Amino acid sequence: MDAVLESLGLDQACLMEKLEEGIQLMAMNCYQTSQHLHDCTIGMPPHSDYGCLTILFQSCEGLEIIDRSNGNWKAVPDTPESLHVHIGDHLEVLSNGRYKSVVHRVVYNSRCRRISIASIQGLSMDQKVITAEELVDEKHPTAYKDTSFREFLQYLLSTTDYANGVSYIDSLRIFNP
Ligand SMILES: O=C(O)CCC(=O)C(=O)O
Ligand SMILES: [Fe+2]
Repeated sequence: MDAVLESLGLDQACLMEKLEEGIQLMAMNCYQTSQHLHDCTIGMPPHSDYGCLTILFQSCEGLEIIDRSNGNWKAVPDTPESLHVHIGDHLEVLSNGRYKSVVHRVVYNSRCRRISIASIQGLSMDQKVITAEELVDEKHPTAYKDTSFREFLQYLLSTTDYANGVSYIDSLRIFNP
């Protein structure tokens, strides 16, 4: 996280403090294998993760990320004993879009039962994530509404689109002329 903030030229000691007091969500997912499933059956629909960073372990291949340059899905290779780190929606808001949250999905792996463990680091329930004012100027007006974890949960309860692959970050975009 320090490296990301440094790359943005931000001294966000107070963000680091808020993160330390924030929420860590652990999601453990198990994707059974079956002869009725094939390698392009969707196990988890496309989404980006709420939070600053996600640290993810996968037991075998199945995770795919979207290549923003052409819209194609790319498999994340199964590299033994490695963890994947994803940028989440918080960092896209904070960085005013300099960093983009990673849109990902999971497809079934017909060769093995797949287990993944995702740890999502975010701010506490009512702590607002706000675009850093250092990254806002005439050429780069604020491009996202601020948000909190509670607002994200309210969004989840109010929509069925999330399960169909609609990203929460899209609901935060401000369309500047
Ligand atoms: O199973 C995976 O590899 C991804 C899980 C995931 O995206 C999530 O829990 O948010
Ligand atoms: Fe995810």
